[in-house]
Parts: sequence; structure tokens; C-alpha cells
Amino acid sequence: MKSTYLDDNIPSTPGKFKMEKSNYYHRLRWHPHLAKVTFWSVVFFGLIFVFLFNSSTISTDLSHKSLKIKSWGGPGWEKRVKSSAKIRSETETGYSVLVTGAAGFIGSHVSTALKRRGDGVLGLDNFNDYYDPTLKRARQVLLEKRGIFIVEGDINDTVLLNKLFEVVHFTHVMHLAAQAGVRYAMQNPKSYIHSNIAGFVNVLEICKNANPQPAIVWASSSSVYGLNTKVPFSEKDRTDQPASLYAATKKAGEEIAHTYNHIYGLSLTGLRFFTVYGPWGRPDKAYFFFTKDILKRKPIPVFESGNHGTVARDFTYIDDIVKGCLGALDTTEKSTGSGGKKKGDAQFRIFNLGNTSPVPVSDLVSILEKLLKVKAKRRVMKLPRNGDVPFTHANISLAQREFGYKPTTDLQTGLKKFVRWYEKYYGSGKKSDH
Ligand SMILES: O=C(O)[C@H]1O[C@H](OP(=O)(O)OP(=O)(O)OC[C@H]2O[C@@H](n3ccc(=O)[nH]c3=O)[C@H](O)[C@@H]2O)[C@H](O)[C@@H](O)[C@H]1O
Repeated sequence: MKSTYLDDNIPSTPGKFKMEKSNYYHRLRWHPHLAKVTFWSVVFFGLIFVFLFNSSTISTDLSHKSLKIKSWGGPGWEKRVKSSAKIRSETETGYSVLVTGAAGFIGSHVSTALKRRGDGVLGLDNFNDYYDPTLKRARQVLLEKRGIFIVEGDINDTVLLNKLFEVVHFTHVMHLAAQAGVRYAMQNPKSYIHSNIAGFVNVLEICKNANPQPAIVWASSSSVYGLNTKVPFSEKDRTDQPASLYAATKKAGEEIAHTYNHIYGLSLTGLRFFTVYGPWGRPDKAYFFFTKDILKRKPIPVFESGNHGTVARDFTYIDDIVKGCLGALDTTEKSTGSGGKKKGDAQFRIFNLGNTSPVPVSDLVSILEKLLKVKAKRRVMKLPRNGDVPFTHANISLAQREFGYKPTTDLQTGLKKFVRWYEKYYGSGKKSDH
């Protein structure tokens, strides 16, 4: 009723408003003591106005947030979430998996493989612009065609994650969302803390409180071996001399995971990936931008270590990595806690997922030259001290023993598949501004 009254007094045209205003001033002349009241009222309302104006920026931010919240809520959205995470009835394993970073390179491949065999898969990705987001959107389109819904959101968004766990009882979380790239860590260090530490802790917090708690498999990195010189790198080796903030956050992730396993009974498996490559890969990786620049006849920086030493990587093909991820997932034991309380010891594992045959970066360039039929303009330079390590080499016997992990794709074969995809996706250099 009151609002109707107020509404009735709101001038509907500027003309009417002016009339009221003049009336008001007229009354002021008859009641001089009202001038004081009016003055303080103006000051008071002025302050309120200033406050509202200032908070309008906050409310804009909030409205972005609430827009986001709106964009993921509602019955239609919940239906999509449930249907994507639904296990196909005849499937052998019958998992319902939340894949974070599903629009990413490894995430999109793993999601597809899980869905193909009948597991329920729900993706989560914030589609950030660390590298060309159109590539992430293209992966999303592919996944959608396969019945995988990717929820757009950040792993730090507690409200969203809680909602997802309310809608679906995930049996597993494949946590692949991260801020990647060893060299970019010098430009944007906070993004590594945000995703690889704060975001990971948020995921663990949600999982620890979930009932039932899911088993978690997450992405660590070969970079945790840092400046180690003993090869091949074995899971038992020291990991306390990282060469980049990226590596340090991945190492911190392993320690944090151990804590959650110890206190809350979460089943946790960390995978140390060794320079993964292949179709639908990441444009920030050397093999990817070397391809682009060789095709454009642009010079490429090829690193060498001191005294013209070789810089080498244990490049691992994406299909082998996917097999490793699924093997790790299939051998997880259940988490033992519930509602944030540990009920018994839970599984904690770390595995190397590499190829076990390091290749010098100069050989990688030679393979690309042959595949692309273009001579590279090599600019050989000293390995910069910005996060890179001279070599990586995985000992994979642990993964082999635990779930029969056995990579089968050599660099030549894998790069051939990559180049085929690259040429199809980007055409003859037209779309290659990534
Ligand atoms: O497995 C990992 O744990 C990490 O793999 C990846 O790191 P890296 O192995 O360093 O891959 P990538 O950048 O492709 O460089 C490949 C090679 O090219 C050399 N390299 C690189 C750049 C350049 O300009 N020139 C050059 O010679 C360079 O020295 C190196 O020898 C991921 O970025 C990281 O997110 C993480 O997942």
C-alpha cells in the first residue's frame, strides 16, 4: 500500500516534477526553520547518494557475480548437469566424474575418453585467456557433441562447487584445472597462487565435506623435479629445488594434498605429467608455437644449456597420458571420510606419466621441419633463467606396476598427428593468429 502511495507521488513527467519542486520552495519561504532541516536533509541525502554512487561499482561487480550465479542456476541448468554426469547404464566402471579444466588440452581429451566408455562426465572450466580462448570454445563444442556439459566457472567459486556436489554425487574428481606454463610465472605470479594453490585447496575443501567423499586424481607436473641431475626422475627423488614458481605451486599442491589425505581421509592420486603434446594442444608450448612460426618463416628460439649442451624433454603424447589418467582413476580406492571426518587411512599416490625417452629440442625442430616441409630459422640461444630446466626424463615403473601404464607413441609419430590436426584446424596459416 505504502509503495502505491509513493508511486502516486512520483512525477510521471519532468513538467510535473518541476511543479512540485517549485511548490516545495514556496513552502520554505513560509517556514524559515525548515531551511535548516532542509540543509541537513540535503547533506544527509547527499551522503547517501555518494555512498550509493560509490557502491554502484561494487554492485556492478556483484551484479557480474550474480549474473554468473544466474547463468549457472535453475532447473534447466540442473537437468543438463545431471544428464552430463549420468553414468551410462551398461558401463563397466560406472563413475560419475567432475573434470575441472575440461576445456583445456588434457581435460578435453580425458573427458572424451571417460564419456566414450560410459562414465558420467561433468566439466568445469573458467575459459580464461591465458591462451586463445577460441581454442577452448572449439574443444567445448566437441565435448558438447559428445554429451559433455562444461559448466563455466572458477574452481575458487565455493558456492558453485557446493551446488555441483549438491546436484551430483560425484564418485571421482579429475582435477586438471591449473595455471600452466613455466615461463609465464614471472609475468603473472599471482595467477599461479590463485589457481594452483587457492583453487586446489577450494576443491579439496569441497571434496572433504562431500558425502560421500569422491576419490581425487589431480595434475601435478614433472617440473617438481626442478634442478635434479639424477636421471631418470623417480617418484622417490627429492623435489625441493624447483626452478619456477609454477613448479613450486605444483610441489605445494602435492604437500597440501598429503595433508588432506592425512586429516580427512581423502583418496588422492597425483600425476606428474611430462611435457604433454598432441592434437588440440596448448599454443604456449614450444612444439605448438614452433609449428606456427616455422610455417610463417619466422625465427624460433631454440634453447641450449651451458657449453652448447643439449636441452631435452621427455615429450609424452596425449593418448598415452589419457591412458595413464584412466589407469590412475580406475585404481583409486574410496576416500574414507565423510562430512569432513576421517574414518580410516586413505590412499595417497604420486606417479610419473612420461614417455621414458627424452628428445633434444633441436631434434624436435628437425622432425617439425620434415613434417611441415619448411626449413626452420633457428636462433640458438642459452637457456634463459626464467623457469626452464635443462632436461626431463621419467622413470615410469611405478605407474607401469600399478596400472600397466605403457606409452606407445614416439615423438615422430605423435608430432605427425599433431601437424595433421594443426593444418586442418588452422588451415594454411589463415587462422593461425593464436
Ligand atoms: O611437463 C611439465 O611439467 C611442464 O611441461 C611444459 O613445460 P616445458 O617442458 O618447459 O614445455 P615447453 O614450454 O613446451 O618447452 C619444451 C622445450 O622447448 C624448449 N623451448 C621452449 C621455448 C622456447 O622458446 N625455446 C625452447 O627451446 C624448452 O626449454 C623445453 O626444453 C609446460 O609448459 C608446463 O606447464 C608443464 O606441464
